[in-house]
Order: sequence, then structure tokens, then C-alpha cells
Amino acid sequence: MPDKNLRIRRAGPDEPRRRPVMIAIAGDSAAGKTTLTRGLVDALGPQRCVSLCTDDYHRYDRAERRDLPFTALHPDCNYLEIMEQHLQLLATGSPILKPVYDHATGELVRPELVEPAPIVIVEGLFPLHSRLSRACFDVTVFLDPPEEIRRGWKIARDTGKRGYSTEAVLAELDRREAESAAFIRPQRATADLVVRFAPIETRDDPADTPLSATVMLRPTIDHPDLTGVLQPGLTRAMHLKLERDPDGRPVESLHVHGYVPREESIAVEKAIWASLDAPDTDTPDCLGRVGDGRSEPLAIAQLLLLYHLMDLDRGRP
Ligand SMILES: Nc1ncnc2c1ncn2[C@@H]1O[C@H](COP(=O)(O)OP(=O)(O)OP(=O)(O)O)[C@@H](O)[C@H]1O
Ligand SMILES: O=C(CO)[C@H](O)[C@H](O)COP(=O)(O)O
Repeated sequence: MPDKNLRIRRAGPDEPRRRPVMIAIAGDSAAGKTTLTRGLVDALGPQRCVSLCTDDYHRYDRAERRDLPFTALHPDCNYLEIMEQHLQLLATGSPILKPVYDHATGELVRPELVEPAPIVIVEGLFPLHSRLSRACFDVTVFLDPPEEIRRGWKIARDTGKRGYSTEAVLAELDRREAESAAFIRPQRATADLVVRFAPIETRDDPADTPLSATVMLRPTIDHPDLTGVLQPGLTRAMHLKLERDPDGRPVESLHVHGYVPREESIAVEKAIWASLDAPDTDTPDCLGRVGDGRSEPLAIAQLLLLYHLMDLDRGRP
């Protein structure tokens, strides 16, 4: 009698399923994961891309969490083993029945079927938490805004859209701090790209200057050759710099300047878009969207991620 594992495999589908390109976008609450993801999903379209959020693997609903000695940022507050199983299934081209957490009500609701599209985007608090979950991804990103900026974004978002008072958000941020340090921020060290939206410290720009972006390009994957794009005349919008990675060795970072006039940033975006072998159109309007506004550094960070996704998707058998 053949080995049981072999029998199960033989009884499965004849043709191996097509493996999707998988990208993880990790970071703390209100670090900008959904904002970054939304532009990618809209640019790629539903035929080519599906996204999911790992908040859906919360083990307890909001009411149950109130009486627990830990917060949503603790691994024990999430079904991380099930998340890992689902990531493995998606990474090998299989569908999953994903749990759903409703942020509007704080309840766990009816699960939903997720069929892997050619590109799968997974955003959340924990996608890079374990070796197994990391192994499922082709590209990994960590969003790393300065804490005071993230706190401001969280207060505005949770009071504006999730029904919390400012005091409740501040108390929750304090309650979560130790778990953020222990379980969320360590994922930064494992990401291929670390993206930070922040003002440039050495410049004294007016308060309403759009945030700049620093995109750390770790040598764990091949990054696009941007020398053609970073030509004289376009270089005010962005430049490459060799920096010390707080998690390790010297690393190249792309600095995208928020103070540069929009027309200049758009010229750089068009050059990157053209270098993607993208359709012969302008860059998609959906890139760079933050609420009703626009951030050119966000659009450029999204284009860089699109480069990786489209390049990997093209290169698959
Ligand atoms: N690049 C950016 N520039 C300016 N503001 C931003 C940017 N990214 C996010 N924000 C602001 O931060 C808020 C929170 O962002 P977002 O919802 O994307 O975070 P998140 O990481 O998905 O949060 P959560 O995990 O808690 O759902 C947004 O509503 C937006 O106002
Ligand atoms: O850290 C978060 C990621 O979005 C949320 O705060 C977490 O999902 C808990 O949700 P809620 O605010 O609904 O209790």
C-alpha cells in the first residue's frame, strides 16, 4: 500500500495549479497598509489581482477582546496557524474559505471564498510573523511611519470611520505599545522593502508640505534599475542614497520628495510606468490616492511595487 501522503497527492488534481505571485504588506494599525494596497488593487484590476487582510484571523470579536489581558496585536489573539495554512494554500494556487472580521461592528461574520488571482496581496498585522508565512511570499513590504505620524493617522481614522473617541484611541495605543514592540515591529527586519512616509528631518518645510517617502530596497530581491528614470532634470523628485539599515548593513534607499511640484513627480511616474512595459497610457489615476487627496510619493512607492508584481507575473511559466 503506497504511503498515505502519496495516495492523497495522487487523488488530487492531475494538473498542478498555477502559483500566484504573492506580496505581503505588513505594519502596525493605521500604518497605511490599506491605503497602499488599494492603489495596487485598482491599478491591477480584479482579473489580475485579489487582496485580503489578516485582521480577518482575529480569534475574538471586539466585545470578547475587552476582557482579555492582551490586545489584537498579540499572536494569541489571532488564528495565526490557520492564517499560515491559508497562505500556503493560496501560494500553491488553491482557494480558501477565509474568516471575516467586520470593522464596522467588531463582529466575526460569515466566511468568504477567496480564489487566488495571478497576483495576491496580503496586508495586515502579522503576514511576516513566522518563517512559514514569510516563505509564502515573493515580495515583502513593511510600512514604518514615525510613531507620532501613525498615532495621528490612527486617531483620525478610528474617530472618523470606526466610531471611537480620541481618548479611547489614545488609551488603546498605550495598551498595545508593548505588543507592538514585541510582535509587530520585529517584522520590519524581514521585509524586502521598508516604506516610510515622513517629513524630511533636515528640511524646514511648511507644515502643509506633503509627506516624503523613503523606500529601503534591501538586496533580498532584485530591484528595478532606476538609473534611466533618475536622469538630470527629473532628479528633484527622487534620488537613491546609501544608508545604514537600523536592522543591519548599509542599504540603498529611494528618497521621494513630497515638496517637489506635482508636474515633476508626474514626469517621474510616467517614466517608471513606461519602463514597466505597461499599456501605452498615462499612469493609472488610482495611484497615490489618500482619502480625497493625492500623494505623489505614495504613487511612486506603488509604482515600484507594481514593477515587482508585473515583472514576477510576466516571468512565470
Ligand atoms: N501615505 C500616506 N500619506 C498620508 N496619509 C496616509 C498615508 N497612508 C495612510 N494615511 C492615513 O492613515 C490612515 C490609516 O491608513 P490605513 O487605513 O491605510 O492603515 P492600515 O495600516 O490599513 O490600518 P489598519 O491595519 O488599522 O486597518 C488613512 O485613513 C489615511 O488618512
Ligand atoms: O489593529 C487593528 C488593525 O486594523 C484593529 O484595531 C484590530 O483589527 C482591532 O479592531 P477593532 O478596532 O475593530 O477592535
